[in-house]
Amino acid sequence: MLEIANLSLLYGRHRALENISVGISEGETVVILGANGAGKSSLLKAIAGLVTPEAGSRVMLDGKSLIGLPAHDIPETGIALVPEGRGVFGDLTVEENLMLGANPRRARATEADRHALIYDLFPRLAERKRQMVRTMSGGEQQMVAIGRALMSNPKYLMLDEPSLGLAPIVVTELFAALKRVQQTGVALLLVEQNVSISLSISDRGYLMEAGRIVGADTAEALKTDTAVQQAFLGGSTA
Ligand SMILES: Nc1ncnc2c1ncn2[C@@H]1O[C@H](COP(=O)(O)OP(=O)(O)OP(=O)(O)O)[C@@H](O)[C@H]1O
Repeated sequence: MLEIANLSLLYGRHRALENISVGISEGETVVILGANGAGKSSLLKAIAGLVTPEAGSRVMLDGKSLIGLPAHDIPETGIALVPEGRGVFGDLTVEENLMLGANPRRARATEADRHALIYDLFPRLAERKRQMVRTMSGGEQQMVAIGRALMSNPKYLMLDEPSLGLAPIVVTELFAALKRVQQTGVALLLVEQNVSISLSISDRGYLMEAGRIVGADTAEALKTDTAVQQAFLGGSTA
């Protein structure tokens, strides 16, 4: 279980996160919904060790604290992040990008298996192993980013707005691929502005506003929640 408790974060004098408590069990899919600037990316960055939370904050994985671990040690614990904007290397091929995600201490023995699994999850990548990533579509690049994160054999995969900038049909395809990732037993912690599709693959969700958690419920309940409707879906029941 990944447990975040009383997590607070300051950027200078700006309080980006205040007393956040969020939990995610093995194999579960949880979405964090919130408007621009609510603090969603900051939450994922704090879990990934990319920013340092305030004293008293807790990030625990199976009872062990992750606070203070450098970002490069986090993948070894079983947590991987697909950052906003993907962070892929355009001048490298699909295969080379995947290799950069391999974590020697976590997955060396199974590197070939990981490649096989990822190409199985994303057949589009299998057809393009030697293609330069910058020549690929946005959706394909997102798949490379997810594949690279999966190379470290994570138990928890965090994704920061994977649908950003993608055409609706590509978003549908990407979420179908995420469903296949779920079926391999990986827990997903998803940050999204695309409310309908992210709730459709989630078990539960949290609502964030101005650095705080302002609501939490099952995905089923959130689909018809009036606050969610008003904040994200323009009041309609899309
Ligand atoms: N490095 C930084 N230095 C100072 N302020 C920052 C920094 N990163 C983020 N912030 C501020 O912290 C707040 C939360 O930002 P964050 O990116 O976590 O929000 P978000 O919900 O992910 O928004 P978005 O969807 O726009 O990425 C915002 O007010 C943002 O301007």
